[in-house]
Amino acid sequence: MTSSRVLVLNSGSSSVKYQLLDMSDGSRLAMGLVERIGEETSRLKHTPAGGASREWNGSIADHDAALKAVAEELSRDGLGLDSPELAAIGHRVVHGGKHFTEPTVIDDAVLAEIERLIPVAPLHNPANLTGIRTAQALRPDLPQVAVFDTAFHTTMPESAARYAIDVETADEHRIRRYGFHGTSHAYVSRATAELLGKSPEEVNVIVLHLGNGASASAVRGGRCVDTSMGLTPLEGLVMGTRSGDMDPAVIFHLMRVGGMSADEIDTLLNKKSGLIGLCGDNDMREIRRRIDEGDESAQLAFDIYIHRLKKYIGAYYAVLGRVDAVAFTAGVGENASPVREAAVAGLEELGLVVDGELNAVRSDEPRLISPEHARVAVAVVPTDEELEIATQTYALVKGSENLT
Ligand SMILES: Nc1ncnc2c1ncn2[C@@H]1O[C@H](COP(=O)(O)OP(=O)(O)O)[C@@H](O)[C@H]1O
Ligand SMILES: CC(=O)OP(=O)(O)O
Ligand SMILES: [Mg+2]
Repeated sequence: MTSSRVLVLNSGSSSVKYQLLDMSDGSRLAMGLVERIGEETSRLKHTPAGGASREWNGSIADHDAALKAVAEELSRDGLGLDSPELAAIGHRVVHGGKHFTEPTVIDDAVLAEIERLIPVAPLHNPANLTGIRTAQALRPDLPQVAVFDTAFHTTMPESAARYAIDVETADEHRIRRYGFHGTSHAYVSRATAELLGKSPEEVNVIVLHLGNGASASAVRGGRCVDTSMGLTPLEGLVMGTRSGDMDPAVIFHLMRVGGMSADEIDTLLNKKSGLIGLCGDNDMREIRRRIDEGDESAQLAFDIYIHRLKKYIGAYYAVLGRVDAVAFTAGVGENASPVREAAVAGLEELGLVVDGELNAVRSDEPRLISPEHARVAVAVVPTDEELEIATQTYALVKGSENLT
């Protein structure tokens, strides 16, 4: 039997998203999500292809338990991890540093490097590691592949990747801008070119990945030339719980005058800032609902979010010189039409216009929301990090099989 299935695990700080795909035809056999891992009540939602979703609420202490629960759900549909049809398991790994520019088969040295990078991705890399180790224990014979969030951004020129700090200090501590969500930026920039009927080499695209974590990228002819996240996923846009850009002196001030420790400030900026810090909610649906009721702090949080987003659109327009498309993606970008409308409002001089009717359409398909003949295409392009990870994983595993 030829094995053509790939299981993809996207382990976040408190969640695991997963998909089982058959790469012979790209079909999805099952997908699901474990949320609120480590909290009192966690939730597992599993959806087999063509079947009804099953939901389970209970305590799931950590990512190890989460993955075992996922394996059990898959077994109930006859899709267990013991299946000989499984060719590989693909893992999203958030921080790959400068070293990993391609998807990589995981061995002990790769695991050690992912572990070494924990200080610069404390919310993500530990969860990724647990996912990998549990998967290895369940199927030690299978290739496990790491697909790095940072890989797509390794093409950034030094002028964009370096901070303007003392070079020796930066080099000693490997301080540079790595960028994240690269799998999504790669997938969406390619899909945007396709939507325009062009090849990726022909187009310049600004991708706005607006999920709970959010980042922008400038993609020239298929290669990333700048992105908004930096050494860690804290820099850049206003996010659900992260501050994004800020004068770094705020940190010294909080230490010296506020008496806060480095760990406390880390938690403040990563988990208690952004939209949740500004108005108490990090879900854009809830923020829009409150704005409709006249809530002023929700309105201010929205305005700050949009102001930052607009600055990045302008900045990346300048970086690229010519822009063919601006693509909105991820939870907020795909669903929140008021965010898309507000982000490009007033940018007509740059050729950026959103058509109200097109913007209001709800769909899972890539689509244009700019009027016909607009100078710059504005698009909504749903991301599919799991499909992209599966595609890269399968190509790597089958490629190396053909060599042997
Ligand atoms: N219908 C919607 N309208 C507005 N915002 C939405 C909608 N659905 C999801 N979102 C936003 O998307 C966010 C989650 O995005 P997602 O890309 O799944 O994030 P992550 O991968 O970081 O968990 C939610 O926090 C919420 O703000
Ligand atoms: C890197 C990052 O911010 O990821 P996420 O949006 O999944 O938190
Ligand atoms: Mg995400």
